[in-house]
Amino acid sequence: MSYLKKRLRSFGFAIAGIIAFVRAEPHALLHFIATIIVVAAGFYYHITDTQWMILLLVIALVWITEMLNTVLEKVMDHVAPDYHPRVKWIKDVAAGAVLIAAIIAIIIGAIIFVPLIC
Ligand SMILES: Nc1ncnc2c1ncn2[C@@H]1O[C@H](COP(=O)(O)OP(=O)(O)OP(=O)(O)O)[C@@H](O)[C@H]1O
Repeated sequence: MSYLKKRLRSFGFAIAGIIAFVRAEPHALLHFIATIIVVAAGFYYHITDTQWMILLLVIALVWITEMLNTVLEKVMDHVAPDYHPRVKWIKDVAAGAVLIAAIIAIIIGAIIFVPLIC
């Protein structure tokens, strides 16, 4: 298989992974809806290029942390389905990463949009 074909195949797997995540995880649908609303608000209020860059970065941050957290949960449930304090630590820290991303996203969203709305 040529290099280009291999890369295209990997790209297809990655897209399938995103679709699988959105389909299987109820909170992914919430992220999806929130992303649509925030992007629509960005167009509506004509935010600046810099604001777009920060907004897109923070959207990516939330999606990436949420996806990695979900992957980690699935891995742990697969390899260690029974209760274990170490599993608790791993899952709690991963959930903490999502929380940090969500708090930062809310703060940045407020900094960008509150002055435009008020
Ligand atoms: N096998 C386990 N051993 C120890 N603690 C666990 C275990 N599974 C879950 N927990 C605890 O329960 C919390 C929630 O875990 P869970 O896997 O249900 O995540 P969740 O955030 O509720 O995921 P989702 O909503 O995506 O199902 C973890 O943060 C951890 O504190």
